[in-house]
Amino acid sequence: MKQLNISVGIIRNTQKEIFITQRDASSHMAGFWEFPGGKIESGETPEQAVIRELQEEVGIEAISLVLLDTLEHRFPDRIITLHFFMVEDWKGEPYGKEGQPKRWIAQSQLNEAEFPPANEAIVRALKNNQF
Ligand SMILES: Nc1nc2c([nH]c(=O)n2[C@@H]2O[C@H](COP(=O)(O)OP(=O)(O)OP(=O)(O)O)[C@@H](O)[C@H]2O)c(=O)[nH]1
Ligand SMILES: [Mg+2]
Repeated sequence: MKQLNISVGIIRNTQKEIFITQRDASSHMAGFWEFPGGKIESGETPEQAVIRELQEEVGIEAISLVLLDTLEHRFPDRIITLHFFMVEDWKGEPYGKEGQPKRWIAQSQLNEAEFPPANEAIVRALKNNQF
């Protein structure tokens, strides 16, 4: 069974909108929307990983990161541990650096059905203004 450790960034602006991107057609959870991020490499802390991933995937330099939650999810073929970081201060303007579709969405409009199942609890908490 594959065991993956993932760090993702919930990029939120002052209008309480969140930047999300769409997963590539060829990837795991293809077509779902996600918080940008990816696998923690060996020797990295979760925070170092999310800083690197946000640079690689959406072209920003994250300045302040707050760990909101760490969740484990069991897929039929893999177990993933997800670290969710709130990012409210960064340099640059996020974009789909790898060509992936992206959008800003009001936090209150988030829909857990658009995200992979592992995101359900955090998306619901965000939608209900718990963060
Ligand atoms: N980035 C991201 N991945 C998520 C989220 N929710 C979720 O279940 N995942 C899962 O976590 C894993 C993240 O891997 P990734 O494909 O982003 O990893 P990566 O950026 O290092 O990509 P690479 O392996 O293609 O270089 C995938 O299995 C993905 O389906 C999310 O909100 N954001
Ligand atoms: Mg990724």
